Amino acid sequence: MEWVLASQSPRRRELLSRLGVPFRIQVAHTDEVSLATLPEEVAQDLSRQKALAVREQEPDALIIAADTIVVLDGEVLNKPVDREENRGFLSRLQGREHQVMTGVTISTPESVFSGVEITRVKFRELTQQEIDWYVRSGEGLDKAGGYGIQELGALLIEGIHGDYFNVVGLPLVRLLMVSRAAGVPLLGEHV
Ligand SMILES: Cc1cn([C@H]2C[C@H](O)[C@@H](COP(=O)(O)OP(=O)(O)OP(=O)(O)O)O2)c(=O)[nH]c1=O
Repeated sequence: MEWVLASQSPRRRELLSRLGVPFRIQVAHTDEVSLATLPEEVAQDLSRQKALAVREQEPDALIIAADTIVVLDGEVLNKPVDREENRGFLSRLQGREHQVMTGVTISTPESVFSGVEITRVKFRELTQQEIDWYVRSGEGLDKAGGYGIQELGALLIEGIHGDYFNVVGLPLVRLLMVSRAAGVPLLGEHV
């Protein structure tokens, strides 16, 4: 059984590869705009949109899509548009706890299933110099909330509660659960 990963994210590609699941990549454009109100619904909705966009091209494929958002006090922080916004995000995140939510969707020829995973991430208190150093690295610009836990961003974080892989962009256990619910278990096991 071959899967289609509807993502251009190198992190997602790498995490899925680690499971030994055979897949290819196909991406279709979406606006990444959701009308949902709750952040956890937004994350699921956006992952669903990504999956459905690829489903239009390949209705018979088994498709995996995901969307990661950072939520601070109920407000969604997307990818920063520039370094200034990245600096602003980090100033707000420092010394505090926020939530990282990744919605995952699996589309099969019969139906579409979604789920969401939430991880709490606590930033340590950062000096202005530390924030400037991180922003200068440019690492946070293509990432939700403006940081990446898996690279230099590791140095900004005090601790996490929940699934680490969720923060990186693909909650592996949640994905397994959704694949089972969809009747196409990721590990090929019989359910
Ligand atoms: C918080 C955080 C986010 N991220 C990344 C995961 C996602 O790739 C990105 C959020 O943007 P997404 O819109 O979820 O994904 P994407 O645009 O990178 O890829 P695609 O839509 O093609 O699947 O932020 C990290 O890599 N590390 C982190 O610590």
